[in-house]
Amino acid sequence: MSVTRVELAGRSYEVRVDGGLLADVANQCGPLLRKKRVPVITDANVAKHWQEPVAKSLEAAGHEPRFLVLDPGEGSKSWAVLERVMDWLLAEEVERGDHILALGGGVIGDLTGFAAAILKRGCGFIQLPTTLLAQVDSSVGGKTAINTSAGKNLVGAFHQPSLVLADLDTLSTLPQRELGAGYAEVIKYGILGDRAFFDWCEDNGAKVMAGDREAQEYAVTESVKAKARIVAEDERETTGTRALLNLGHTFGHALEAQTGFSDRLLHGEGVALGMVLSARYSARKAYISQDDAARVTAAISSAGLPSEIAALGLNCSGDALAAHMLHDKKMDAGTLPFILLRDIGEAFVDKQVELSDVSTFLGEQLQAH
Ligand SMILES: NC(=O)c1ccc[n+]([C@@H]2O[C@H](COP(=O)([O-])OP(=O)(O)OC[C@H]3O[C@@H](n4cnc5c(N)ncnc54)[C@H](O)[C@@H]3O)[C@@H](O)[C@H]2O)c1
Ligand SMILES: O=C(O)C(=O)C[C@@H](O)[C@H](O)[C@H](O)COP(=O)(O)O
Ligand SMILES: [Zn+2]
Repeated sequence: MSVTRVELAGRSYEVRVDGGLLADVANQCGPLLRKKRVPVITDANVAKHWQEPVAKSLEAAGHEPRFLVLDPGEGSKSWAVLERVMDWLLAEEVERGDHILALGGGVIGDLTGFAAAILKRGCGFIQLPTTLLAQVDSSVGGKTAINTSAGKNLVGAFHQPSLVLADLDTLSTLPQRELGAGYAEVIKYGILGDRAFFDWCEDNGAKVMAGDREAQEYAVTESVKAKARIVAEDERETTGTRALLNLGHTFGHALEAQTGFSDRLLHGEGVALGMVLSARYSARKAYISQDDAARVTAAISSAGLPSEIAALGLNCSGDALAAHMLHDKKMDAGTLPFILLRDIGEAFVDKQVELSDVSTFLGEQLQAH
């Protein structure tokens, strides 16, 4: 088992990565589960495979697990589903000192985390991430949110979990396309801040995608370490360090909005395309070479991820995509900082980017190839 601590004054917590953690969940959570009743929020796909081991472990320890099973997909990060979750938690008489278990991918984690942040002004929660994306990224760091008609993650809170249990066994039931979406956030850590890890991804990405346990464990552990380091340094994205984790997301969130937050483009796929666009835009500004931009593109497309927005068939203009970006949470007094590359393994926040130039660039990319 690897154990990484997210060091935050008074609110530090562990991220444990191993097999068999869900079947041992009661023991892993220990005194964090202080009552007989344990609320668990999950989705129907996850429940099919992973409700039983969680229920068995909790029941064996004398608990009474209560499951709320939601519809799978990004659509559940909504006001309507949040209302349903809040009403259910209140009916279950969850108290401030209790912990809600979030069993699922980033959608369940973001939604449950936000519900925990606002229930009775804040109760505890534990992340049980079951997708590669959730294990390497969304379960760690305390960003919680829902989407609104204006855009992605626009209503939310910073609210840290008390514990994260990343059970590698869950990756065995994950559809290949979802594994790819998670891999985008893995390679992100290499591109934004760790050239050696990017090189490792180039050599081992195929193994991660093929289900090789050792490669997956390494990818998850290294990603968690990288994220824990950044979050400990800049929990609330105020100094610029945490903003680097947003590499590819300004473009990616605009693409997700344009495709209606649907299965047409998964979050990780949007991030993959966004990282290609960030690399190409960095090359356009002569921060990196065209060869380096091509290398980033190749590393992403060789994992089976989309790398050309022209292939999405969006039928929209660069201006339309750029318009979504005005809602980006990094927006500061009319300026939108972009996460660009100085090198592979060295991202930085560029506050000098003209949105009109990005719009022209996107127009070209929509036509290219
Ligand atoms: N809070 C953060 O820091 C952060 C970071 C990255 C992404 N996110 C958010 O995470 C969300 C994406 O998360 P995701 O990619 O995990 O998507 P997801 O939660 O929708 O899960 C992907 C799909 O896989 C299914 N699934 C989950 N685990 C499974 C398993 N073990 N076996 C079989 N099927 C399984 C789900 O039902 C769903 O259909 C986005 O909303 C994104 O904005 C948040
Ligand atoms: O943890 C972070 O910080 C990130 O930016 C991680 C991202 O992968 C994640 O998608 C996050 O939810 C995006 O944050 P947002 O502030 O742009 O909504
Ligand atoms: Zn992301």
